[in-house]
Amino acid sequence: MRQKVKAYPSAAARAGGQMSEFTLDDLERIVAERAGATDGSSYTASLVARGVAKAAQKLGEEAVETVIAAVSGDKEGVITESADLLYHLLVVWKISGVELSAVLAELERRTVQSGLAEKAGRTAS
Ligand SMILES: N=c1c2ncn([C@@H]3O[C@H](COP(=O)(O)OP(=O)(O)OP(=O)(O)O)[C@@H](O)[C@H]3O)c2ncn1[C@@H]1O[C@H](COP(=O)(O)O)[C@@H](O)[C@H]1O
Repeated sequence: MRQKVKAYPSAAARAGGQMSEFTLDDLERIVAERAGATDGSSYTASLVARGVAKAAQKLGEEAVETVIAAVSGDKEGVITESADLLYHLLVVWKISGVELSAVLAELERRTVQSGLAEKAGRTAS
């Protein structure tokens, strides 16, 4: 979990209804670039070097921290823990050879029906 720096405005306040131009494509590119760093300056490279089990463990921890923040009604925490969660998810994808475009294609494929319709079809078969 990242330390929260109280001198700065909260993530929710910083967002302030404005759209960020930063995308998951940008983060995927950064993770790919940093994964190969060999000078000891990159957390991403150190996580990739420790392998998928460690990266997946970190992903699980960040998921639990996001859940705790949500259940606690901590909006600031949901934002910061979700950022940790998405970053670690992209590191797991990188190690696993999965690209954001493949996940988006799967999400797009699912837009043809509602989640409830998909669930009903699954339980009927
Ligand atoms: N978005 C992130 C990001 N979110 C979280 N983290 C790091 O994830 C780590 C998780 O911290 P924890 O306290 O949970 O774990 P820890 O005890 O420090 O580490 P472990 O020994 O458990 O692995 C911290 O070091 C955070 O800084 C991130 N590290 C990197 N990025 C992005 O990746 C870019 C490249 O970073 P480097 O690879 O470090 O250059 C950065 O500029 C950011 O854009």
